[in-house]
Amino acid sequence: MKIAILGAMVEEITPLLSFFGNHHKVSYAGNDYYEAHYKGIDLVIAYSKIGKVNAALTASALLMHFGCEKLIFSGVAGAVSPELKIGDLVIASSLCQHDVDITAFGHPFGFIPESKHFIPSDERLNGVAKGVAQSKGIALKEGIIATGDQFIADSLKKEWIRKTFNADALEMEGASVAVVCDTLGVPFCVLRAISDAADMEAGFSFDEFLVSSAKVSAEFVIGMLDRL
Ligand SMILES: CCCCCCN(CO)Cc1c[nH]c2c(N)ncnc12
Repeated sequence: MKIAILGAMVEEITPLLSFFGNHHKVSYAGNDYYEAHYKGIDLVIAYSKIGKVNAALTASALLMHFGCEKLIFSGVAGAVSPELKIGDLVIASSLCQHDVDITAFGHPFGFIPESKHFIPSDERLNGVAKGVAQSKGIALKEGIIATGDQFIADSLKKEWIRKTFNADALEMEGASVAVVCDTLGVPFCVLRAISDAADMEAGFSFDEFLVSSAKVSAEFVIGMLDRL
């Protein structure tokens, strides 16, 4: 089994690279891909750089060039649901693009013709995650994650995203990875730990909690590998 673990920022994969100490770096198409092995699983770990375009390129390379058969995204996100606090884990039930707008033609926000409005994650992978959460006694919220090429630091924008997409969390890569994996028929899941509340304090909060929240997500992903 060959599994991809993808982050957007180096901080999101650093905890993984130190856990899987013995890795081999392959540079390809503008990214560095770290190959490792864990309990009979071949792993390819990478970070895409921020945003949907970068994430689409790296996710495509992981599947089409490296032949990964599953993809797990690990990283941090802004909270939209008021239940979610810093460090809380959220796994996507489905993902959408909150910055897609062709409403001029009667389409709903986030909808592109011949595509899915909300892309569903793999139920089996999400089930594995729920099993890990249960056995570790960790709260894991399953909900809609909204993706867009903007760092949201404004309660009004955040509220619009919550109202428009019924989103529980937001970030800048998940839905893009979802489109690539769904299109290529590769099971995926998107796991994020909260780093901020996507409000006017979001920038400061993100800077303060990126490393610790990225570690929460990465450690949880490692726990998932033990149950795959
Ligand atoms: C140089 C700073 C780059 C921030 C990248 C943030 N990531 C994008 O995936 C996750 C994220 C955490 N909080 C967010 C927020 N409030 N809005 C958008 N994205 C996020």
